[in-house]
Amino acid sequence: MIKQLLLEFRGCEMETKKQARRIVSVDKGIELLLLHSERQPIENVSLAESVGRVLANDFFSTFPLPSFRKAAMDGYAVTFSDIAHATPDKPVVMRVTTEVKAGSMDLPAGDHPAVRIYTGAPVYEQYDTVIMQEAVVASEEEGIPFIHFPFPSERGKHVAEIGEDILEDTCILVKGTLLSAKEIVILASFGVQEIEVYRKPTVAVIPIGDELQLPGETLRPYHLYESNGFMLEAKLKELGANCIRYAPIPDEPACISRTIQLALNYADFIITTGGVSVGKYDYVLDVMEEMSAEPLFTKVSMRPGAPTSAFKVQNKISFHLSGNPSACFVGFELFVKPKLLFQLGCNKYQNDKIEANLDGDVKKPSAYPRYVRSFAEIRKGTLYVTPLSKDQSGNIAAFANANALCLIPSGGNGAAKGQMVQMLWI
Ligand SMILES: Nc1nc2c(c(=O)[nH]1)N[C@H]1C(S)=C(S)[C@@H](COP(=O)(O)OP(=O)(O)OC[C@H]3O[C@@H](n4cnc5c(N)ncnc54)[C@H](O)[C@@H]3O)O[C@H]1N2
Ligand code: MOO
Repeated sequence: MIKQLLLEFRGCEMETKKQARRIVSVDKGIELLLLHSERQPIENVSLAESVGRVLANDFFSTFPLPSFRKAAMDGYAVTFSDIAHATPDKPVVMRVTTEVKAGSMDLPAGDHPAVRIYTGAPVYEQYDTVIMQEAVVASEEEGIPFIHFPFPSERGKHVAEIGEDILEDTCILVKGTLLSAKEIVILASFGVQEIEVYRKPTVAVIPIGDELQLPGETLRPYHLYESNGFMLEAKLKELGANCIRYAPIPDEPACISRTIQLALNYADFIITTGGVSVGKYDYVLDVMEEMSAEPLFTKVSMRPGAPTSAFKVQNKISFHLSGNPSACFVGFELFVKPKLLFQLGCNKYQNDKIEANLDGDVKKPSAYPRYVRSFAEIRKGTLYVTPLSKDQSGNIAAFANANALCLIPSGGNGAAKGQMVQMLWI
């Protein structure tokens, strides 16, 4: 009997401790995380492998582009002064016996007042203008080709000058740029083979819960398939990190502690999901305390995901996201993502909050600001955001059509259709 009471008391004590949590606003939480984050080391990767990576140094053009004067159209290269007086009644007629194509190295010997030229071909020094082939008339006299220029055109027309696109030694891509096809085409144009980028961090994802099973297993009664770990792995990979996702581990402090320690040995930071609330079997905060981890925050004034926590442990950050899928998602989006993007070296790592017109009522009052999975679209120039029904924290359905989180302010009775709210794309 006494033993039983003692056990119950111990349980209460644990819950009381967990309830005395370090609460922060979303902004304060992000600020604390960034304060404890560093950029990744730098490594070299081949240009072909650089997509999705973040540039670690400013990129300066190593030569001008174009690097030679070149034709922008298929036609004829001429000297403008030769055709300046041309009219349809008195066209300038020239003998054209030579052609220059892209990759041609030089002009054959001889007198060439005009040459046949093709797009991308060098416009040699003696010429300054290209006339499109559609604007001339070709004729032949005794087997010799002549071209009639009936219009004067403009000096320099259809000639791309050296450096007209990019001058030499110009900063074109700044450090911290996320490399996609449009940046890679620039680097490739300068013959770049390898580029310095920030190394991908490795993140460990540890789902916690006795009730969780892996795909492929037959679902036991009252169990469910582990889904948060897969979602987190997908998010991490989308953003450019490596991920080691663990199979779900049970609600046992020793196992949680062992797994976190194992992951801390190699991961740049870790994420657990589940077991972080105030219930008897939510051991994560106790384990972190036992590991002498420094809490950055252990509660956030938001819904879902109020129990979202973060620690500094062994000089690394550990995130502890709620088990409820939407709470886990919101915790990732609001906290893990900015920290990860900062660590990855991105210039832009904060989530953009934008104003949108709420296109549906959110009746639920909340003590904390609420991030509701929503669908946003522009209609007739106005951005509307529609909260998706069934947005309970544990529900999955709202993920199907969500492309935004809309932010319903705390207090009152939620928010009404037509009200302006903040939202972020997801
Ligand atoms: N007395 C109180 N109870 C709860 C509070 C509170 O303030 N006082 N907060 C509630 C809130 S809010 C949330 S959110 C949850 C968070 O609990 P945990 O983060 O400890 O998560 P669990 O209890 O482990 O799981 C919650 C729910 O999610 C399912 N789950 C867990 N992990 C996964 C996973 N990897 N994949 C899919 N689903 C998962 C789990 O089975 C539970 O159904 O606490 C409230 N309670
Ligand atoms: O914060 Mo909980 O995540 O509302 O369900």
